[in-house]
Amino acid sequence: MWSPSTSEPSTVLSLLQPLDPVQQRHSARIKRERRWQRQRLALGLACLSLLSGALWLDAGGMVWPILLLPLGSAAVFFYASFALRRSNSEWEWRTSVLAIFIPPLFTTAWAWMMREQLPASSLVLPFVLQPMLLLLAGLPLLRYVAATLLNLLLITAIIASASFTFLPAVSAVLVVVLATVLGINTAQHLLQNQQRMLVMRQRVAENAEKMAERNQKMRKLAFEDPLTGLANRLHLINQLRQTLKNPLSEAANSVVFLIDLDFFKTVNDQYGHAAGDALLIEIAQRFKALVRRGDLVCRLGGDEFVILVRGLNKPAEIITVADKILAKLSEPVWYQQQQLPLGGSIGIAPWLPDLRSPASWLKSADEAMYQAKVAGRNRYVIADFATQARSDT
Ligand SMILES: Nc1nc2c(ncn2[C@@H]2O[C@H](COP(=O)(O)OP(=O)(O)OP(=O)(O)O)[C@@H](O)[C@H]2O)c(=O)[nH]1
Repeated sequence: MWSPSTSEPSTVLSLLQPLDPVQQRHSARIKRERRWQRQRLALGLACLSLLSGALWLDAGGMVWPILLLPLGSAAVFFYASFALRRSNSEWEWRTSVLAIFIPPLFTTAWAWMMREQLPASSLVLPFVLQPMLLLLAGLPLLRYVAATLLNLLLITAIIASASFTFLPAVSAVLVVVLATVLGINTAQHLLQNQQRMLVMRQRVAENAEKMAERNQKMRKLAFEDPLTGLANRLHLINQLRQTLKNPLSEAANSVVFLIDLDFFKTVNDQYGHAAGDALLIEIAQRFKALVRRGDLVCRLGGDEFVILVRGLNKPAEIITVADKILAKLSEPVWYQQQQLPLGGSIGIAPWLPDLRSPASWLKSADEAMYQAKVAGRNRYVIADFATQARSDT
């Protein structure tokens, strides 16, 4: 009959927000990591281009020495940047060892092939740029220094024994083997990362679904009476507040009917609490069947109900609704083959221009209901306009 509107008090809404600081921190960290990875990739590619360009100028037309160094460096860079992302210490150790030993091998092969026309600038390039790539890929500083020193030693050795022909052949074979291993490893990593991403996306979707369900449940708890399923006091106050804010024409034809069951305590005392509950549920069903779309049936608590009816322009219409409510209360209620006593007193409070708050509106309905009790119960009393205005001050 009712649904939680967008007009809940902000305090309640803030309770219902899916706030999960751990999740927020996690996604911020992932974003930061991705940004950093993109930057490293861009810098790495820039260094590679620089290296390739410089080698092209230096190599004097020889194609495969030109390709060997940048391609090898690229393989190391990509491999190291993927593998070092893993926190697994075994992986980090393996990656670091490969990252330290492979660049010197590339450099060695390259330096030997270029030994005839090796200018000083060519030595500086692999010496500086290649380890720099590793640093960008995430290699710790100490290992970067180790890689650099190894490079330096090997280049010096190559220059010193430029006539030693066995070294480039061994280097070339090793480079091919290692590049293959690296390629396979990188592909494995890419695949694993992709699978991890898929699993993570699935988990995020599941969490979002659970969160929506939890929100829905919390909304129900916050705005629904658990016994009857009717709107509760909080929701009614919300609606009354909205009504008071509405344009004059909409607010002016809204009327509060406050119904308090007569001698309900005796139902509990004579037939038991379960019988009392059954009667409350039955009354809730009857009231729900009575109202139109846009009206609101609510259980204030205990044996008190409120029906907020819209579109009642004339006193005669108010009386018609009150009679209908009394008629519903006069229908017999059966519980385990026993008829339960039932009746109710109704206080009616139509909207007034002086009304300032939901509380004062309910108060005048409550006063009128009390008058109906005093006058003999099972009847209605319409709040006296003067009293109603006074109660609002
Ligand atoms: N079964 C049941 N009883 C409830 C529930 N909530 C409140 N009550 C009982 O409802 C009764 C309300 O009694 P009152 O409204 O004070 O008194 P009454 O007997 O209706 O008398 P009048 O209102 O003066 O006609 C109390 O005995 C409460 O214990 C509920 O959820 N289930």
